[in-house]
Amino acid sequence: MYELIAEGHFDSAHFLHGYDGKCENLHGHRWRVVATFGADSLVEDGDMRDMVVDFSVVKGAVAEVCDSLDHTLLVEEGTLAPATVAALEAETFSLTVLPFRTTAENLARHVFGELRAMGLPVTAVEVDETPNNRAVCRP
Ligand SMILES: Nc1nc2c(c(=O)[nH]1)N=C([C@H](O)[C@H](O)COP(=O)(O)OP(=O)(O)OP(=O)(O)O)CN2
Ligand SMILES: [Zn+2]
Repeated sequence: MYELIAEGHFDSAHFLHGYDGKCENLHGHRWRVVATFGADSLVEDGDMRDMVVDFSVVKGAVAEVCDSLDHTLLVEEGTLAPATVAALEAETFSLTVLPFRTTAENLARHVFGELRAMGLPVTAVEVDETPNNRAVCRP
């Protein structure tokens, strides 16, 4: 078994709707994303001979998913009043509305799904909310 590991990050804001504590308030994180890609064997010929996949491909894919979330307000769908969303957008703030609560667990699952949808052999995605708080999603 071979594994490649690619890392990225995004700096965004969020809040946990219905959370009993300070995380219900708007706050920010620098989320760190570490994605693992696996294969039982290496490519046999061509320009990717003896690779799982080119590092530049997995690095670029992780960066693409992180960039889609970077410097936006991550909002769980339905947790802000439509008038609030409209007001924020009128101020030209970028919102990313997601169909899930924006926990590290769900963000890890989201990134995993995006990488798999790109056809990459992703086996795990780790999302760190802080240097001490980490969630890992595996299929
Ligand atoms: N299992 C999970 N628990 C929590 C999540 C999560 O995604 N998964 N998220 C949060 C909040 O987003 C919060 O920002 C994290 O807060 P906290 O654990 O308090 O982290 P801090 O680094 O801010 O802690 P300090 O000790 O205050 O520095 C909560 N839980
Ligand atoms: Zn948080």
